[in-house]
Amino acid sequence: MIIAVDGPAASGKGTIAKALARHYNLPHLDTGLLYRAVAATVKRLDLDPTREADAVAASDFDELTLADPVLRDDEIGKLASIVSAHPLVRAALFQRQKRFAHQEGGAVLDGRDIGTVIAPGADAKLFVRATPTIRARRRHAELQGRGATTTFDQVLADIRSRDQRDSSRSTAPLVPAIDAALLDTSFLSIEASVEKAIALVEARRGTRP
Ligand SMILES: Nc1ncnc2c1ncn2[C@@H]1O[C@H](COP(=O)(O)OP(=O)(O)OP(=O)(O)O)[C@@H](O)[C@H]1O
Ligand SMILES: Nc1ccn([C@@H]2O[C@H](COP(=O)(O)O)[C@@H](O)[C@H]2O)c(=O)n1
Repeated sequence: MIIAVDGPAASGKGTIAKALARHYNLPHLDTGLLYRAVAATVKRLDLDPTREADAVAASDFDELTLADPVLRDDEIGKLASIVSAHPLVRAALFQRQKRFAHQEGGAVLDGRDIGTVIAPGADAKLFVRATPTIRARRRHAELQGRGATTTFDQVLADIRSRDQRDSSRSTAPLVPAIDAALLDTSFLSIEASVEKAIALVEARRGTRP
């Protein structure tokens, strides 16, 4: 079974995708990490994230980069949303994600374009969302827990600009797949969100031949 989980920054899609992977005993891929690895490589090599050729060169990143905690930094998230708008960067990462999705037994992937581009034939598709303020509150608490000094207003501004950039790019924009089930986590606890996600996956599975 392939499960596609998409949604904007800090909507809770990663938390839900990991829980679904545990529940169904499937491998999980956080595809945002791939774009973050490109971004971190651009930064490390002092390349220009707005130049497609520079970002493509960084798409051939060292695999060890994926385990670097720096990928979780806010600045890298911002850079990731710049490099991910280049069509050739998306093309460079496409096969890897496609292969992961279509491995024997299936997989859970979370990102922005899983249900629309990477696995349009997924057995279940969820589009997770929450209001920008609630997402910023959650991300701000997470960053504070890691010792970051970013203010709530900075986090909210970053979330709004990432939403805008991710939704308006010409290639693989952040939009719900036409057959995705919408899951708004704004007023749900993590446990309630996961419970709802499992129920939605079960309902989608049940409707497939
Ligand atoms: N329903 C919820 N209630 C409260 N906090 C939540 C909920 N879901 C997720 N969180 C918290 O919000 C933060 C963001 O969640 P998560 O990392 O799953 O989002 P994401 O959409 O994968 O983010 P990103 O796009 O940046 O990878 C985390 O600290 C997580 O623990
Ligand atoms: N399938 C994807 C996943 C991510 N992106 C871009 O990467 C940025 C960081 O992603 P996180 O999920 O780790 O926040 C994100 O803002 C997107 O620009 C993407 O384009 N497609």
